[in-house]
Amino acid sequence: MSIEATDEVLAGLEHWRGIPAAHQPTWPDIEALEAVTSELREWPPLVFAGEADSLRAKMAAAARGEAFVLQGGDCAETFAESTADRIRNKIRTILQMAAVLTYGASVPVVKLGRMAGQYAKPRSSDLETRDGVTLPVYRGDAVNGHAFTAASRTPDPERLLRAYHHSATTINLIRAFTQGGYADLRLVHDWNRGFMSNPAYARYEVLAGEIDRAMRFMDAAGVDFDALKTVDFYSSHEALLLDYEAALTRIDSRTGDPYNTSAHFLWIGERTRQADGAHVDLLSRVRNPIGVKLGPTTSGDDALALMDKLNPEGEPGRLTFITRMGARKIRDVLPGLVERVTADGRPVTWVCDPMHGNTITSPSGYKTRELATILDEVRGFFEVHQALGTVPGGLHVELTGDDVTEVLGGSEEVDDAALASRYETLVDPRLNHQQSLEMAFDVAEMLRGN
Ligand SMILES: O=C[C@H](O)[C@H](O)COP(=O)(O)O
Ligand SMILES: C=C(OP(=O)(O)O)C(=O)O
Ligand SMILES: [Mn+2]
Repeated sequence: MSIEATDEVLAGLEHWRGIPAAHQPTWPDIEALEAVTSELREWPPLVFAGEADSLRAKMAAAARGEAFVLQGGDCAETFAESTADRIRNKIRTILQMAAVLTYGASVPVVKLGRMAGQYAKPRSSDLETRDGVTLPVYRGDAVNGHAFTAASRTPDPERLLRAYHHSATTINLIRAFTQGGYADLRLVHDWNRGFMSNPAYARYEVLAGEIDRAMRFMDAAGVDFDALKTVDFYSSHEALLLDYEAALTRIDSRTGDPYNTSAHFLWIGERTRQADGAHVDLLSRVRNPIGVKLGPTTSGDDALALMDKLNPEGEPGRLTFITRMGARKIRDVLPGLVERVTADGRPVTWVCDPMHGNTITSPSGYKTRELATILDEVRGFFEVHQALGTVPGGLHVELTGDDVTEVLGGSEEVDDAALASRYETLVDPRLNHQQSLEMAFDVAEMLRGN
């Protein structure tokens, strides 16, 4: 039997249209946009409501300290790079990190890709000027092209259809890799052994040796590794383009409740988190687990207003606060926020994004971040939660599985001169494969209280 949504629920899903929405593209042809969204409404969901429900339960476990969330992927996915190799490398990196963190945390790691839909970006400025020529800024492949020409930078709603297709092929490959044997723990462990064979990482030898012994113990004790071959791997992106997100919002026939079927987990960005804003309104009406980015200016009242809107009943796992304070501020700003939220009593899952508060311009002019500063914010996150007796529930990272040079530092040091050699991101700098694994070893030590 299929349960239909009530008229009130259906009307509610249109409510955001009456509220000004920040960071939406100026589409030149509204009729073309409407034609695209009507088409999208007819296309199949990319994820299923039941999967979003199981992720919600896992996010709830992370809030209680019974799991740890690892959310990672590009700042902005691109159509050109949604290739099998790039996707596989990202999945492999996240699985490698997860294996190390599982050992460090002694709890399951909830794996969430910033993948299969991360195609739209909020930007600081609407315009970009190069050599005296001013054009609209690049807003992600779902909106316009990165090439600096008027034609490419004009928002084109047909790109929403391409974003859907690239999301579908990406999630298809994610499902194939994570259900088809590629996630075999023995294989993942061997990849990490390869990483450790580089003398640059000698300082992680003790931890790596322990993991190795744990694997041999499991083997000797008769653990069925074949049964561990498949892992749950969820998709997520910033719910920014409301026309797209609304078109992928569907009624779950099991319950009559709306779900956003463009991804398992959606988050609201720092720039669009106004409690009375259109983004919060639309996401308040779907049942998926939801995140909100909280920057250093977030007040306790802001956080409580978001809880009132997005999780009034205090359902476990429904709401994640992804803090991105900056390494210099986190120890000052986070405690007050955590105390206010904790005093309220409704649960939230606390996740640390150590990327977005630590962006700098290098002397040679690249938008970059330093690995040491990123790790310092994660350390601050753990310190604050440990001091307050609350739970550091996870990590949110911009990373790639490739050997790019976008973030400074690491044991195989990337310096300012090296940034030019493989700086490929179109928006924010990502940890490369080695830096990501180094972070995992470092955070595993933090999780164990070292
Ligand atoms: O990913 C986050 C933001 O979209 C990004 O940092 C904005 O970058 P900008 O300040 O270059 O516009
Ligand atoms: C836009 C992003 O972050 P924030 O909203 O925290 O600035 C992002 O995660 O890429
Ligand atoms: Mn970013």
